[in-house]
Amino acid sequence: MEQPLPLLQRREGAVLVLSNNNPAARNALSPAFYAALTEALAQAEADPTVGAIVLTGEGGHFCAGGDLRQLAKRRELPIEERRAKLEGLHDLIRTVRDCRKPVIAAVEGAAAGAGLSLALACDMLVAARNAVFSVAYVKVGLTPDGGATAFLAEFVSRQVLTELCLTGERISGERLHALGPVNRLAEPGEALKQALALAAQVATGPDLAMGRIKALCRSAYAQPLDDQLELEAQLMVQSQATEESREGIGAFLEKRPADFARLRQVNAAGAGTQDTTQ
Ligand SMILES: C/C=C/C(=O)SCCNC(=O)CCNC(=O)[C@H](O)C(C)(C)COP(=O)(O)OP(=O)(O)OC[C@H]1O[C@@H](n2cnc3c(N)ncnc32)[C@H](O)[C@@H]1OP(=O)(O)O
Repeated sequence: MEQPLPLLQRREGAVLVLSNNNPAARNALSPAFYAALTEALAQAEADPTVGAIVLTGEGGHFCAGGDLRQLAKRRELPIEERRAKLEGLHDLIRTVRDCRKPVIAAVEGAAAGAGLSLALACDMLVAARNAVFSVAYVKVGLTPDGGATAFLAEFVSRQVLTELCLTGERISGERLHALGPVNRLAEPGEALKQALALAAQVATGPDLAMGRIKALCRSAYAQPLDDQLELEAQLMVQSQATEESREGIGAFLEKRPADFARLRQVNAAGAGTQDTTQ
């Protein structure tokens, strides 16, 4: 019997929508999903017509984390093999975080365990008011992975981090929004629509500058001010010499909207889009 695709893909204008397709298990993760998402992000990075990516899940849930049926069998494996399988998830988390295009998570239903990590690895997060977020691992005798502790520590105190991890308590989209990382809180069933609207808003921006901006937003949480100032300086002087800034500044001075979409088309026609600044 033919296996269903682990990841569904469709375009909405300049926005690429990627949807985890394992709804019978609340979109629990699999190596096939890791491979498909990695491949889809690589293709999107190389395609100047993709302005933003929305990551979501089929069947009304984002992702229930690692597949517990598979994880139950892992105890039999040697530690090196268990480690190698985990690296598959961690490579995926790095790929999402390092993607040059903005990635927006659209969360309905559950985002638990590594599913929460995956949602928090994205650049922006749109959640339904009644979505269910949980660090989950403790409930099944495991410890957090996928960067869950690092991502949560970016916006909560050590005390709140510890409580969320030690209890595995389910918290709503509304509560997560109050804690900080939710860009848009949607009514139930509206998370994808709102994520698409946010994605469309950024998708027509300057492709190369946005990749550099993403790099800065990422490193802001990882390095001291002097190092961040140095990176800002390097990227700014590069940005000043681009067609994108010529168009952006020219448009401002001529009192017209900037046409970054045209530059994307030029790049798509083969003028080269590789940004070496990241
Ligand atoms: C390397 C990564 C490691 C980790 O991420 S470890 C942490 C793994 N994740 C979890 O521990 C979360 C487990 N799941 C849940 O807590 C709940 O589910 C949810 C909150 C996600 C959703 O709750 P509800 O809507 O009530 O659904 P339901 O009845 O519990 O599950 C529906 C079907 O989905 C399967 N399922 C859910 N999560 C997983 C999973 N993580 N791995 C494998 N299957 C899962 C169930 O078994 C069941 O299936 P059936 O209908 O056949 O009984």
